Amino acid sequence: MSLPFPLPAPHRPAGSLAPFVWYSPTTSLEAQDLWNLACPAGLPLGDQGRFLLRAAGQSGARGAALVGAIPFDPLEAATLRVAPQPRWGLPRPPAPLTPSPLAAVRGLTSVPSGADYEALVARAVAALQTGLLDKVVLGRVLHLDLAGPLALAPLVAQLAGQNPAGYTFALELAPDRHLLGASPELLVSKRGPTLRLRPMAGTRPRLADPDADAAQAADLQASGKDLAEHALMVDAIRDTLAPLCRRLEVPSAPQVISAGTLWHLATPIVAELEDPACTVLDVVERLHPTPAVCGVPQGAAHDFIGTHEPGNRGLFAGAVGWCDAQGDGEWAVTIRCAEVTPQQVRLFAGAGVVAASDPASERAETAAKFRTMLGALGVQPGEELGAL
Ligand SMILES: C=C(O[C@H]1C=CC=C(C(=O)O)[C@@H]1O)C(=O)O
Repeated sequence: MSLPFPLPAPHRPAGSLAPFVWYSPTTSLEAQDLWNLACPAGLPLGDQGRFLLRAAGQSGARGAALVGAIPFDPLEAATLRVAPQPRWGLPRPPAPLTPSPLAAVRGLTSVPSGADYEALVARAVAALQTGLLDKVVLGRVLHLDLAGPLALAPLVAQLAGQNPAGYTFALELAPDRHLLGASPELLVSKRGPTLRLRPMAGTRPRLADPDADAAQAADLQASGKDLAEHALMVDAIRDTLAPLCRRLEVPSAPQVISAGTLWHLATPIVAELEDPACTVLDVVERLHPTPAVCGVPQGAAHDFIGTHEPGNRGLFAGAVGWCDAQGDGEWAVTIRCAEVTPQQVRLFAGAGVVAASDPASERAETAAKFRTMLGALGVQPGEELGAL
């Protein structure tokens, strides 16, 4: 394989978006230049990471990091790039004070439509009631047709400003195609031997009236349906981590946390890895896809999604993040996100379905989840654009 010489970063106009941007509660990372190095086919994710970091080091990029996105389907190829000169610790960009429409949106289409999504949830509920499945996460994609290209840097600033406790990211997939979003969900972070995770399942929309809003949070915390759905996920993650870890702390009950316009049930997990050679990408490979985006049992849920959801999720409901030369890093679940081209924005939202799910409520939940991105875009769905 021929390796690139370290080249100066290509010139980008002032104010344009860097090809990789990351703002988490603890880390910010920006890469002005990304290398797309070839990796032998068929390597497991962790080995791809080791190979690429070694190749970067051999090319002279000693402080390089890996950044990228992993698709929902673990059998599809990951997008992993070398950031030869990552810039750490930059301040978050100031968010524009009020979200203003960043581009004219000509039309909005949901695939499947809201009605078809309810029918899909009803079909899943029937399968869940037979006991074939315990939980399946069903998604839909919203297509926004644009009158002109979006200004991406202000959009990312808006997302970072509106979601200070979340994971705001932007990754250039091709010159005119970006994956970006503000995920509330930490799949896993690794610093030395310590892993931290904050899986989520269980949702209520937040409300403007403080009393009604507090009642939503209390309702979520007491909801047997949501607590059971959440417990399925935590049990699956505990089972995956246990063989890798010498210490594993899993709280017995979830917390209610605020994520922008939503309340979620979340369980903060801390663990200590047994094997010092294990990298964050090795752990991502074991964990993904968790029941926050797939279901329980994993294989049956994956099959149900593949058979019944129209279209392929691609990078939606995957994982996005970075890994440094020590194998440390942070990966978020790729939700509350969009793929953006100059002509179109595609947004993803999914909801966990269990035997007790109500199709109309799950549809409303996906509509509420779309609002993280729609709010940053300044887009108000309604009569003119069509309802969600
Ligand atoms: C799949 C999504 O959310 C996940 C994360 C938090 C709560 C979820 C839920 O309550 O269903 C989902 O599992 C999404 O935002 O598209």
